[in-house]
Amino acid sequence: MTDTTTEMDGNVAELRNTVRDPKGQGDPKSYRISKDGETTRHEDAAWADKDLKMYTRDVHVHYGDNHAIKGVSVDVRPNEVLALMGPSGCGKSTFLRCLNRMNDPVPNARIDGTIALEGENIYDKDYDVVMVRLRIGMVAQAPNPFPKSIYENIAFGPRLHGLTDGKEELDEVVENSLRRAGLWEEVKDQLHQPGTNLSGGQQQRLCIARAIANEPEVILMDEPCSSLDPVSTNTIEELIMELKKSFTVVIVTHDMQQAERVSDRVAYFHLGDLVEVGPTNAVIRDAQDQRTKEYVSGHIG
Ligand SMILES: Nc1ncnc2c1ncn2[C@@H]1O[C@H](COP(=O)(O)OP(=O)(O)OP(=O)(O)O)[C@@H](O)[C@H]1O
Repeated sequence: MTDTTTEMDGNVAELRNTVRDPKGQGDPKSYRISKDGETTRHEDAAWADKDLKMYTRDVHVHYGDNHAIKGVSVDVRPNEVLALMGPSGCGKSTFLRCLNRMNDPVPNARIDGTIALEGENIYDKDYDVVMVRLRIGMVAQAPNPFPKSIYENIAFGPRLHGLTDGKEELDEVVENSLRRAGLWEEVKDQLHQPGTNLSGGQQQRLCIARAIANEPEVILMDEPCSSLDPVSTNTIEELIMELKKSFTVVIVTHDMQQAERVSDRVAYFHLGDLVEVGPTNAVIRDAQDQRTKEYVSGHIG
C-alpha cells in the first residue's frame, strides 16, 4: 500500500520552523520544502513519532555540470537502519557523504537544499564541521585503520576531541568501543600491535569501534561489507543490528539480501532521483515504481 503524498506531512510542518537558513539569508520558512511528489512513499502505520534524527529536503548535488543528486527529500528516524540502494552511479555515496559534509572538500561539488540533524541545519555557516563529523560518524567501504596500534586507532578521536579525562577513562572507552564492535575478545592481548595486522573483517570492526568511540548519534556506512568474505559480512551485519539499539545507521548497499537482513527502510535511488522509500519489505517485495521493480527483479543493476 502506498501513499504518494508524503510519509511525514506532520513532521514537515513541525520542523520547517526549526531548520535554520543554511546560507544565512532570508526566512527559513521560505525554503522550498520538497519536490517529493514524484517519490513513491510507502505508508508505515507503525510510525508515529515526530522526532526525526535527520531531515533532508530538496537536496541537489552538482559535480561541475553533472547533476548527481536531483532534489532528494528523505527523513532518517532515530534508531533505524536506513539502506540507500540503487544501481551503480545513481548517487547513493554522494548522498551519504552529504549527510556529514564529506563532500565539502570535493573540488567542483555544489550542495544545495536542507540537511538537518535534530532540527539544526548542518550546512549552516555557524555549524562547526568538526562537530558534524563527531555527531555523524562514517565507516568507509574498504577498512581504513590508521597506521597506528589498535589502541591508538580507538583512542585518537576521544583524545583529539577531549572526550575523556585521563588515561583510565581513555582505557575504558577503548575497551567499551572494542566490546561494542565485537572485537575485544579477539584483540585484548594485542592492543599495542598495528591495526593493519588484523584480518579485513577485524579491521572493519576496528573502524566501527573507532567511529563508536566518539559517541556519534548517526553512523554512516558506505558498503561496509563489500570487501569482506561471507563470514565477516555476517559478523558485521549482526553488529549493525546491535548498533541500532544505540545509534541511527544509514548504510549504502548493493545487496538486496543484505538490505532485507539489516535495514528497517529502503530508499531507492535512480540516476540521482529518490524514486521510492518505505519499509524494506514494501520496497523490495511490493515495489510501486517501474524503476525499482526492474532493479529488484535484477533487470537493472
Ligand atoms: N568526487 C567526484 N567528482 C566528480 N564526480 C563524482 C564524484 N563522485 C561521484 N561523482 C559522480 O556522481 C555520480 C554519482 O556517483 P556516486 O558515487 O555517488 O554513485 P553510487 O550510486 O554511489 O555508485 P556506486 O554504487 O558505483 O558506488 C556519478 O555520475 C559519479 O561519476
